[in-house]
Amino acid sequence: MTAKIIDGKAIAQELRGNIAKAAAELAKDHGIVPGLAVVLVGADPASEVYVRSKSKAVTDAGMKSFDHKLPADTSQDDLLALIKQLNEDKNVHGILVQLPLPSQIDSTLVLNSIDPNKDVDGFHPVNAGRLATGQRALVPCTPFGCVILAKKMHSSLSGMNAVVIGRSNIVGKPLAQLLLAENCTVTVAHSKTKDLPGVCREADLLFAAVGRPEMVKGDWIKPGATVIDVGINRVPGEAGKTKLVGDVDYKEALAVAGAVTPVPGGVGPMTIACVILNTLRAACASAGLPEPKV
Ligand SMILES: Nc1nc(=O)c2c([nH]1)NC[C@@H]1CN(c3ccc(C(=O)N[C@@H](CCC(=O)O)C(=O)O)cc3)C=[N+]21
Ligand SMILES: [Mg+2]
Repeated sequence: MTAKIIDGKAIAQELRGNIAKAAAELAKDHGIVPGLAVVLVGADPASEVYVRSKSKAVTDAGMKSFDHKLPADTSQDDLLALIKQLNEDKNVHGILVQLPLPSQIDSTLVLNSIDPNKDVDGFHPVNAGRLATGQRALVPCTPFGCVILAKKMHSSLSGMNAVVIGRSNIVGKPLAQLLLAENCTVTVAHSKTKDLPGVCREADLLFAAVGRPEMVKGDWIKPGATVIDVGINRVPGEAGKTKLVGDVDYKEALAVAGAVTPVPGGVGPMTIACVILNTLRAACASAGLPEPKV
């Protein structure tokens, strides 16, 4: 058996096209052009690449991109002052502060200072609480993308056994909430879980978000399961170069799973698409409009 490869890149492209159409309608019918402010502190090369691809996705969708690049030695007060200004700016519907932040800055304090209605990362406790209680929320982009991919494979997730490996605030916990809202039976596994391979083998839907290269082996996977690999690990490759691998042993997964996401080209592009989607959703909510259909 060889698994279907879930083409996250293509699914993200299609989603971005639909977001662009909805944004054009919002502009035509309501005169609103969604705007995303991305704040990058310091000059980490990986973060710069990522911020650039977000800005491009925003402008491709016909939205406005406001990039703020601050020096690595920016003070916490200066960053908080910028966020206050962005919170008050009517042209800014979404604010994203790229993580990680330099050590002189308290990340939690900074994230908590973002207006929850502009928090397109969905990291603010108000959004975590809205998600957990089934209210309209801005949902963290990586888990949002994971669930969209799972729903591409299965018309309904209801009653499925979902196992999430990883319990971070950014991926594992919000992903568990989203899957619960889809009526899955959800297990959140982590480093203290007993018999992790055995727990994983029960999963109809397996999500790996631990940050350990190729940890999930073929014999951890229930035959025919859908495997969504959230890991993006840079490891040594051929000829002194580096390569990207996920948290799943892709080759082994291909032989057992029903469907599996590749890395790169799986969850990563969906994360970017969902930042843009959340910007559109924030713009609609700010105008008192219903959820955009995309
Ligand atoms: N406030 C904040 N929000 C984030 O969502 C956030 C963040 N900070 N800090 C960094 C991480 C990382 N992240 C990625 C998103 C897409 C790809 C992506 O598109 N990856 C490509 C490969 C890119 C490559 O080749 O390096 C892929 O998987 O196909 C990667 C990484 C979002 N993050
Ligand atoms: Mg990927």
